[in-house]
Amino acid sequence: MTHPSPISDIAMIGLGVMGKNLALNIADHGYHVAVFDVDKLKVNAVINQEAEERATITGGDKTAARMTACDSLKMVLEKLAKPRALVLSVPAGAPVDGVCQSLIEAGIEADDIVIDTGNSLWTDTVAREAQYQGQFIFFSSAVSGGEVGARFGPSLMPSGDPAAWQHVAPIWEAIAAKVDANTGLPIERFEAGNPVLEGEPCTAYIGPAGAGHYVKMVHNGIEYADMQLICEAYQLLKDGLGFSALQISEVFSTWDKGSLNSYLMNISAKVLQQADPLSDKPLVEMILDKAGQKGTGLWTAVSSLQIGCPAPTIAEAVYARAVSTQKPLRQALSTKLAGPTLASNPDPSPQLSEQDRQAFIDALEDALYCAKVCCYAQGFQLMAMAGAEQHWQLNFAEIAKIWRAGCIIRATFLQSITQAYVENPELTHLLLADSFNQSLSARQMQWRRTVCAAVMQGTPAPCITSALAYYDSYRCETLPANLLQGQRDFFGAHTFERTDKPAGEKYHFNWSDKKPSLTKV
Ligand SMILES: NC(=O)C1=CN([C@@H]2O[C@H](COP(=O)(O)OP(=O)(O)OC[C@H]3O[C@@H](n4cnc5c(N)ncnc54)[C@H](OP(=O)(O)O)[C@@H]3O)[C@@H](O)[C@H]2O)C=CC1
Ligand SMILES: O=C(CO)[C@H](O)[C@H](O)COP(=O)(O)O
Repeated sequence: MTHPSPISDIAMIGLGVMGKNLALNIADHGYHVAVFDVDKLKVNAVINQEAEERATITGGDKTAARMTACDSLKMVLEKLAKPRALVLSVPAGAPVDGVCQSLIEAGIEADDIVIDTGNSLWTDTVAREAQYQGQFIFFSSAVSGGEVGARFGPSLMPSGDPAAWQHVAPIWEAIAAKVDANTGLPIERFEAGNPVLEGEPCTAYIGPAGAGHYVKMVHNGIEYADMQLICEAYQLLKDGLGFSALQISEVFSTWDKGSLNSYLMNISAKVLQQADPLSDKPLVEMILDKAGQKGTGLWTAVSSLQIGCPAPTIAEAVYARAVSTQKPLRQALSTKLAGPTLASNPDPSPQLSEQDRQAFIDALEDALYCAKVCCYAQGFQLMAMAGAEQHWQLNFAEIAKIWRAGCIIRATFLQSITQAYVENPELTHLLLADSFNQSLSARQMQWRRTVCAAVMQGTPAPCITSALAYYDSYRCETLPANLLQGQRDFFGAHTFERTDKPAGEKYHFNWSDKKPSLTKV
């Protein structure tokens, strides 16, 4: 005799990398999950995995399973407690609207909640909340953490209707990554059926519709820059010191124990350690140097340009991926464009003493730290400017807190950012926090040494270099924009303000007239 499946607490629609693992994570916390995917094999796979894991935990109790397989969205709706909560984990863009439309056709009700966890464009989320009003509540919760994070504790960035958040919050707080409240360090346990229950959850209500996806977008922009910075360090060590992948892995592992400790540094060391199963070489050397992207870094760079918030390190990281994809052009130009090593110094590495090599590594460590602080400063300033424009009232201490564990950019360093915003919630720029401006001031000469070395050895380091230009731009009380304003006024009568007159008072100079004159406009 078969038992009728129980009423589910929540549904997961889309059982790919993220959806499957989020569903298993939710079930581990005692909730019953109805699962659906257009691909029935994925439904069966997650149902079987959950049943097996639950049976192992309960000593073979086959009735303990906490998932119900659904073969249609109508069945999903029938299996859910009301008001229904449905999580979408489908590719961003048209599939989100496709599922929403199908849910309307299947009979979703006005007080049901649809939670989009994909990397949707934040303006789409704002539009969707309005579009589906009256048919269901469109809520969003961006997720970071990849496959393992989704399974054992991601960072979750919910936004939208506050009443919907009240409904979703207990589940979200349960499944989110946890940090030790005193140290800010992640509490991690990667065991099915034995989730982390203690500690502060890495989730917090971010704000109205779109705010969570904007914050996640910036998270990914920072992620792009952080990854590119590590890649630049890899190339500098490889080309500058002639280090092998294993030697670089050791350097990264050492750095991971210090102020550069982060998930991305940790996994980079592991990637570099891996041998290729098909050859004797390190796997990293067999991976084609063409980077993919799905758009969130690009959106961050575009938003920074639209808002007028300088985020050059993030933009350079997007460009670096673009240059990487132009492999045929790089192949052609690699034999045509001269570099410093071709002229006078064919292989600088053997000439360096052990002491010089260590000095190079130490300078690079400081350079990476400084550039990393700058890319976070860019991301936080961008969120501040967008938040002000959209009236979101973002809480930056909370945002830094929920990035301390679970997400891809998790790093010890985020505790210092949290502290900076806890001490001064009105902080307008991260570099105004003394802890950061002092540590950058102390290390900036090392940063310059690295940039000089990169330039002189002809190794591209666009993020490390652009971050230094960013730092130096903010160090300048006076920039050459006075000349730029003169140029604009010369060719287009675009006017300028004067240093000795009140702000907002505009002047034009008749540069080309026979009798040049200054007029107040
Ligand atoms: N992978 C990651 O590390 C992260 C991803 N994200 C975001 O989360 C979302 C999901 O990502 P990910 O899990 O990697 O993607 P996947 O492609 O692995 O999974 C998406 C799943 O949704 C299914 N699907 C597509 N359309 C429908 C539909 N109409 N109804 C039901 N199921 C559907 C797909 O089936 P099929 O393959 O058969 O089309 C697939 O199984 C994306 O927006 C992504 O950007 C966010 C954070 C991290
Ligand atoms: O959101 C994420 C992590 O936070 C995803 O891993 C994201 O898809 C990575 O982006 P891209 O594919 O553009 O590198």
